[in-house]
Amino acid sequence: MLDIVIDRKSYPDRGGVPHLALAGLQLRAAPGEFVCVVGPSGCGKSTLLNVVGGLDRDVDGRVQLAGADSARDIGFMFQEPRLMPWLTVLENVLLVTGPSPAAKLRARELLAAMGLGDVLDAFPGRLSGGMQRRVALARAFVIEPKLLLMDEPFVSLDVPTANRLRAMLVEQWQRSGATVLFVTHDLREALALADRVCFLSRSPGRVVLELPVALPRPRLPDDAAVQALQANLLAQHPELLAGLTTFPDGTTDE
Ligand SMILES: Nc1ncnc2c1ncn2[C@@H]1O[C@H](COP(=O)(O)OP(=O)(O)OP(=O)(O)O)[C@@H](O)[C@H]1O
Repeated sequence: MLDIVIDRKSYPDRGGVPHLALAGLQLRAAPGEFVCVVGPSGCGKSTLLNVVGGLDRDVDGRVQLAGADSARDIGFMFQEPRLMPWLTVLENVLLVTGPSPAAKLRARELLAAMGLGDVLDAFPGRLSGGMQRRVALARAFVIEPKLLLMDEPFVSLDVPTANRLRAMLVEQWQRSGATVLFVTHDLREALALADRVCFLSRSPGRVVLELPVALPRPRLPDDAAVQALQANLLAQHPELLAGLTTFPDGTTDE
């Protein structure tokens, strides 16, 4: 069980007044649950992931991940793939495990499952943006994380590439049994991926609505069932529209 309680998370401000980014936020996730966190720009989504991942400890609150021994049980994937340009694809993945034979075997299997078996020795600069994200996805799963934190990892990809990556993510997540906390401002992406969607309020962020998503998988953001769920949700909670990407052409109301 992942149990997050953030009473207050503020940043120092140049004018001397602290900026309150998160306040009164409570969020729980069951083992193996896929939770998407949705909210408008600036509501504190990245801040939340940084706190949960232990990258930011300057916070009033607590994060408990039952059964986790250390930060090594937590995998990350960010908006940028963050690959080391001087390391090969395989070396980038092994960076987080060390070069043991077992790790090498697992890295090769993961990269092959992601269609990268032919480019193990290539450098990231030779790969497309979508391929680089696949390397980052393999690197996130290679440690066999108990918790995977994902910060808009498929943003600014074309639709087929993003959908392929989402399918790979779901496949690896189902195999791994990891709990996933996935941040996005794209509501249809959240509805396509999640077991449960948590909506954050505008700054300071806290969870204002939780929605279980019972649609069968595989799902795509353009599926009629996903679009119908989105339309239904927005009809009931029009305030959620503000600041989210909700339209098929990717526009927002901002
Ligand atoms: N290091 C920092 N110092 C000061 N303020 C910060 C810092 N990082 C974030 N903030 C502020 O805290 C608030 C939350 O930021 P955060 O990046 O967590 O939001 P977000 O929901 O992830 O936004 P986006 O969707 O645009 O990525 C914003 O108002 C931001 O300006």
